[in-house]
Amino acid sequence: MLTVALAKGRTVDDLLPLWQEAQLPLPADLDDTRALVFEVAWDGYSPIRYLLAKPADVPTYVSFGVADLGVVGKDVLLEQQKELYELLDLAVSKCRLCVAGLPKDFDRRPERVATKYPKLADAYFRSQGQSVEIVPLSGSIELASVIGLADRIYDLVQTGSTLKANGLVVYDTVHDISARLVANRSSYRMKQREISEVVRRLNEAMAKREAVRQ
Ligand SMILES: Nc1ncnc2c1ncn2[C@@H]1O[C@H](COP(=O)(O)OP(=O)(O)OP(=O)(O)O)[C@@H](O)[C@H]1O
Ligand SMILES: O=P(O)(O)OC[C@H]1O[C@H](OP(=O)(O)OP(=O)(O)O)[C@H](O)[C@@H]1O
Repeated sequence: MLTVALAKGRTVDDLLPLWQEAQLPLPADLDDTRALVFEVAWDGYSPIRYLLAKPADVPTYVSFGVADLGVVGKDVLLEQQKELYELLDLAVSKCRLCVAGLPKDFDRRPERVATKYPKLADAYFRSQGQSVEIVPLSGSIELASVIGLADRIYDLVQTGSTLKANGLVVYDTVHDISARLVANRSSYRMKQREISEVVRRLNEAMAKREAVRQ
């Protein structure tokens, strides 16, 4: 059995079309039930068991080895720094980790930074030689800036429409983000046949997408 932990929500929604194009087996009802574990047969290979987990928990399932593979955003991987192999950049769920704030605060020395990524935010401001107080929040980070809880936010930006709707602007772009395929280190050796087939098929599907784009 090959166990794959998928980050629920946006990541799995963006991933499924690519997974289908790669002709990797999927259950019919993955996105329309409340179930969290799905098993499917895979012709010529071990069956696949999919786990739907909270994004921030995917690296934990994979690093403990209860999942052999995981699909999760690079933002989560950078923040957690778990001992995993990153096998592929899947080029879906693309966005950027940015520092943002109100236009009027741009020239002020930063004091308080609201974020879902306290370690990354701390590392960024240290690298700028700035000592700030990090305010950890779990979502709707833009609110902290609008309401004056923080004079900077460190958060994901894709279209920029959430920033715009709240009167905020990007001050700096720190990391490009996308969903990644990760593997448990010992699974990578023990389940090499299945894992290299998953990687091969995903690479082929991504190459086809790239060819269509050009
Ligand atoms: N606006 C966006 N555009 C593209 N990708 C995004 C965007 N926001 C987040 N992502 C990516 O998708 C992943 C999951 O985002 P999502 O918003 O579903 O998770 P979440 O809010 O952390 O979930 P939860 O609060 O349920 O744990 C993020 O880790 C990031 O890699
Ligand atoms: O630039 P945009 O296209 O507007 O996307 C950016 C928004 O998307 C994410 O939030 P999400 O919708 O996941 O909600 P959350 O803040 O509750 O995590 C992110 O945290 C931003 O708020």
